[in-house]
Amino acid sequence: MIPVSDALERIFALVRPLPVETVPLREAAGRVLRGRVEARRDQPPFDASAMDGYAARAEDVRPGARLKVIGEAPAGRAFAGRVGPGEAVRIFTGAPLPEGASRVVIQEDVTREGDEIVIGDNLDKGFHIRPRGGDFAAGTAVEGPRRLAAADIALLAAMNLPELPVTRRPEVAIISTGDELVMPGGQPRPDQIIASNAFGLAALLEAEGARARLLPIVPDRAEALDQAFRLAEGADLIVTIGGASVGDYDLVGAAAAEAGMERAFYKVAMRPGKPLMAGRLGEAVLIGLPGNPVSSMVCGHVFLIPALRAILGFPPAPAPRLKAPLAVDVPANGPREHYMRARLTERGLLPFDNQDSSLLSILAAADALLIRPVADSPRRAGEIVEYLPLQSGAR
Ligand SMILES: Nc1nc2c(c(=O)[nH]1)N[C@H]1C(S)=C(S)[C@@H](COP(=O)(O)OP(=O)(O)OC[C@H]3O[C@@H](n4cnc5c(N)ncnc54)[C@H](O)[C@@H]3O)O[C@H]1N2
Ligand code: MOO
Repeated sequence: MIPVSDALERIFALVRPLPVETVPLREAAGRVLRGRVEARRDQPPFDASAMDGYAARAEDVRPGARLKVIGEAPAGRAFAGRVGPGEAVRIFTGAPLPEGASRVVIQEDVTREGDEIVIGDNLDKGFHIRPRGGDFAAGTAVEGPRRLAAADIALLAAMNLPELPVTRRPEVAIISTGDELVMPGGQPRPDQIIASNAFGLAALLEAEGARARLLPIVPDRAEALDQAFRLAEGADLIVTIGGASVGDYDLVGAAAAEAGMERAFYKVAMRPGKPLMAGRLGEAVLIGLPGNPVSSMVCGHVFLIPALRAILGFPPAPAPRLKAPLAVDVPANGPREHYMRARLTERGLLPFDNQDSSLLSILAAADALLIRPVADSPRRAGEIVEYLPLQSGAR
């Protein structure tokens, strides 16, 4: 058994970031920007009015002043002339400030009389001009690696960048193993169960930007596994589920070795998730997860997501941990790092009493994995501990 941190390092050593491809802006949301892109123009590209009103020379704007309206500047149609002394231009939000003007008076502060305006007594102090380049200047860079959120897409669109360099989407092949498994919606015999892990893992990985391919369930026979590895060809990451432990039908390690995998490690000092293994199989990283449903999902959070992020081009890093107080006393921990399903309550992290690694109902009710370090001493309520946040349907 090796520590979780060692296992993660060895997985990172197997990873090669995927190449970059160019995609249209409309398809770039959620993708990982790579390299550096630069704004093609200033934004705003001119000094712009921030309000509907009148543009004039600042020195002419005094309570009671009477100015002659010499033209109009709607957004998208600049006023061609120049604003001289005693003059104003009717202007609208987003329009270029006419030459000569240095202030915009909002229309609420003037009285219009034919082709003249009279400035009111209670003038607001604002000049209401957005300076050219005030948002960003031409050449302003956005640097990857960066996962493109909606706000990034809006910014890059404003920078006039119709295409973006992003990491090619990682392909993940997920192989469920076990004679006892039947796909959801299938007809399980009384001695069978529904294959759930691949679906949870696919959801986890796809939320992080992968494309997951669920291969047909593999029965507990070496030839069948070998065939599955061949079906997985082309994937950047191959994830097997189950058959990782020491039972007579736990064949994944041997079959992967037979298929040519160089194993980087087997067995990690963690709970749940001990019989984890990893290696390289051809062009792919192969990670073999334990079959227990919660073990496979916890390994998904602790190993698969960080591995996927490294494949996407982010610097290798463990899943970010947060800190919170314990809501209750907890006993000493044993020789494996324990990831305990917990709820984040007002008093702090409250681990569930039953931590059996088969209980998906408790995983779905949890919004955190409380992390107990190897050989940690007993901890009292109120002590600060680390946890991994989980997505919870309740929020
Ligand atoms: N004698 C020992 N027995 C076990 C040990 C051990 O050290 N010595 N380790 C235990 C631990 S810890 C774990 S974790 C499991 C891991 O076992 P496997 O990876 O070999 O998984 P399976 O035996 O194939 O399955 C375990 C359990 O999970 C169910 N399963 C499997 N795949 C799926 C799936 N895709 N969807 C839903 N459920 C799945 C399977 O039916 C079993 O109930 O080994 C312990 N045993
Ligand atoms: O390592 Mo197992 O996942 O504890 O149940």
